[in-house]
Amino acid sequence: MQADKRLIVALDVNDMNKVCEIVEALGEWVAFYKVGMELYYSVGVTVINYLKSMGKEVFLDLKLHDIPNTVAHAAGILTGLGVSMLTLHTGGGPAMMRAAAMAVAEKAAELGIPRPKLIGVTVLTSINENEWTALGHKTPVADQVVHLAKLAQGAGMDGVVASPREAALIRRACGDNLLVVTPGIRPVGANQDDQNRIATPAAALAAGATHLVIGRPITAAPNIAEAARKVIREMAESGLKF
Ligand SMILES: O=C(O)c1cc(=O)[nH]c(=O)n1[C@@H]1O[C@H](COP(=O)(O)O)[C@@H](O)[C@H]1O
Repeated sequence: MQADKRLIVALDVNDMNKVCEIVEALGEWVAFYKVGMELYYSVGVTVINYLKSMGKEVFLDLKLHDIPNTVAHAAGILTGLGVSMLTLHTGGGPAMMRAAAMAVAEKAAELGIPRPKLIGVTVLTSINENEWTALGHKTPVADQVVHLAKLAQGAGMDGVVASPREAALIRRACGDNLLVVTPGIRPVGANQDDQNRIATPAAALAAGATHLVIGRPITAAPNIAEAARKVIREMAESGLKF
């Protein structure tokens, strides 16, 4: 059985024992893991090296957001870790994104390693329309997500993070070459938790997502392996491949 690399399991835990428990339970079914702030700030590069030693791909999600110079240097350093994907906030602006893209390309060339894909976070999937309005925005969330996706594409990002609710709009606006990474995935019957703009795995793929990021519906399930298998079956049955 070959793992479906469109599935990225988010390891939102804070110690290596829990990481090993999840990765061992999922075995060959999952080949791509996301390391976010909680885990990276807890154990650092240890987890990256562990996942690579297990033959897994790593999405390092530290959501860089600062002035261009700072983000470019940070992105260059993270490139040296040999991960497949890195995130930054599109809200940092086009100059920040362009500087990061250049730094990543230069560092990868210098080290002779593949360039990690740079993924721009648009509007967090936890934000609903009420919160969005409270933040002072006048246009609907979806319009802003599409606007940021176009900006990210123009600034050299390989993809964007958005909710599955906006995936189809992004596809229409940005074409087929942009990666559309969607968290906010909730299989039927799963807890919504703190996510607001959500959809099922099949609906996200049908809307044009290239990757599904799923954490708690799998990692907090009573049977982690069974929860993952259910998602993988749903993905396979959707039959769509971007
Ligand atoms: O960048 C992300 O990965 C991200 C962006 C976003 O808008 N929403 C979002 O949930 N995420 C991440 O995706 C994961 C979702 O986890 P669950 O809600 O447990 O499935 C978490 O690790 C979040 O940090």
